[in-house]
Amino acid sequence: MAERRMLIAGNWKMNGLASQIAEAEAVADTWRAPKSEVLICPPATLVGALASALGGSAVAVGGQDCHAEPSGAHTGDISAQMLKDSGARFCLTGHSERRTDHGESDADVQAKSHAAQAAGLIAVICIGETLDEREGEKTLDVIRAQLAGSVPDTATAANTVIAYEPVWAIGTGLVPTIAQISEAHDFMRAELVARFGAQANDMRLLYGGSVKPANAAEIFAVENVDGALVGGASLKAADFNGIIAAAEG
Ligand SMILES: O=C(CO)COP(=O)(O)O
Repeated sequence: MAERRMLIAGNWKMNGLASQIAEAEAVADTWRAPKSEVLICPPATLVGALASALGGSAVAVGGQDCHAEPSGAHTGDISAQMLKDSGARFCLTGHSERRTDHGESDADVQAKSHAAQAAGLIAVICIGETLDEREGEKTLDVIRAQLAGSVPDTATAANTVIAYEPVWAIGTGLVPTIAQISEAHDFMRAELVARFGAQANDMRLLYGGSVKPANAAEIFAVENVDGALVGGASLKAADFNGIIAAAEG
């Protein structure tokens, strides 16, 4: 079986002023040499400061979004190269809040993911169905289409992570059953292996949506779950540490 290093990623979303850096430092102080990889994606305003504060620690820093172009006349946007230059190693792409708030299509997400890879970042490509799609039994169709449309041909196990985040589970306290998570992750693995071959067995598949210290261990026990993308519970070191502890076993 493939050996995939667990990745526990925090997405701070549009939260965090400079004072929030102390929470990330408290995470880094707790985990000096974890088995898992630990990542925090702060708002763009904190990427540089966080990368400096966490330099030499086991906690990596990532962006939450990037533009598809490396530079140019795009006021207010940030390129993958800029994130890399600020000390980021990862970049989220296609988060459902970007798809909803900014109308990002699968094609947009694919272009951004490619830009992240080209800049030397690991793209964490987010997909997931809405409640309507889940109730309409369209979940696997949505996953198939989003993987096909959002993941660039350049994806490898080294430059790409997939995050499955059912939209209805984000920030709601609702979590799919273990059977539902397992079905989605097994399906993603099969789709990726069909497209990319055996190397896709090494690609990490994260679950995201209301992950907490109390439910993390049973989610991490699912065979094709290789970590978590955590929103609310990543803002407090005590909560995020509890989730990392569940992965460390
Ligand atoms: O959207 C998420 C992470 O990207 C999940 O958010 P919550 O953990 O707050 O549900």
